Amino acid sequence: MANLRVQDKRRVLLLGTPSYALSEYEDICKRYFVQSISRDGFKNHKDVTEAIAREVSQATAAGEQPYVGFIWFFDTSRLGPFDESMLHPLTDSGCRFFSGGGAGYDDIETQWMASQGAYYCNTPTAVTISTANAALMLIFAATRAITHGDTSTKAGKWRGDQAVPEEFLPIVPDVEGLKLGIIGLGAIGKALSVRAQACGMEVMYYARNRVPDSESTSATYVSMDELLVSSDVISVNCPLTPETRHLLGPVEFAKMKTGVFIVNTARGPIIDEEALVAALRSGKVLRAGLDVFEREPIVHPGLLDPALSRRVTLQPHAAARTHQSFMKAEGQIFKSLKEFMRGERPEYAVNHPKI
Ligand SMILES: O=CC(=O)O
Repeated sequence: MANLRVQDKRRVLLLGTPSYALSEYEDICKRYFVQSISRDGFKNHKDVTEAIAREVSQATAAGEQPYVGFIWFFDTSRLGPFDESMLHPLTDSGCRFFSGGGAGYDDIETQWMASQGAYYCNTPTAVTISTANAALMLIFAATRAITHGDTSTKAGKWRGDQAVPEEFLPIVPDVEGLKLGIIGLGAIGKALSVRAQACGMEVMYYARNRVPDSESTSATYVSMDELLVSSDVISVNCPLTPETRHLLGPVEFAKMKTGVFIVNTARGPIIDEEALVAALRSGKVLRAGLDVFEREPIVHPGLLDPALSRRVTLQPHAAARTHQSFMKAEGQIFKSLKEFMRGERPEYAVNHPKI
């Protein structure tokens, strides 16, 4: 590596610093001038937007070279959307590389970035195992009424009073032999399919594009209608796109078996939350395990209503928050940055900038 003077090094702006891929980070810091904005106390989009505007205007006033890359690592759903209103000071001054941790990029304006000549790189395989494991965990949580038992035990009520049906701990189904319908058989859906089959579940899937049988992990391809009608458990594992927004709404819930279990580790808006709450109230859906919500971090009040809350297990969009996923994601971000700096199209670029 040539021994560049600090002022000649290309500049990269980070939101926070990495915690896991530290040797890769050290290498990045040797190659480029790396500036980090502390994200301590940042709550939302406005905090990030203001910090970027401040940083870019200070750098410009000091006559420094513009930042060519911006990396934010994690918390896309909390701090995003990562959009034009937040990022334009960077693209206006020459930034052409963006990357954040995570597989989904529905709340990132990748097309706008491309129109500015900038790449967006996700971390496509970093969260596969953690998210599939979280989906499996929520399948167990929903089928085995984990929240119900946990609530009763902590309240000193043990299994509850048999005379109060909504409080009495139900006898639950074992997953062995249950039919699992997976919506979306990408990497996460496939990893879930393998795990669920190991637990004795019969797995079917629906996906917009049928997966070749050699790659379908022995999951049976069915139509969406057949999946809705036949599944005992439905797990959402597809990306959020205009086509998948409210993919499960009142019409779809009506087609499901009475007593179905619903799990979502993909994106909240794929399920019409109002319709899910109504289906829980009517008993159509017996229990649900949700890691994602329609208006994060706001949770639909119906899910918190004591009449329903024992029947739902809720997680704060935490499926990918494992040491291993963070390590892999940081490594993939730095790999993309280096490819971009070499003038290559990064392997994990999801858009096609005009260059
Ligand atoms: O939500 C997490 C991801 O998109 O990877």
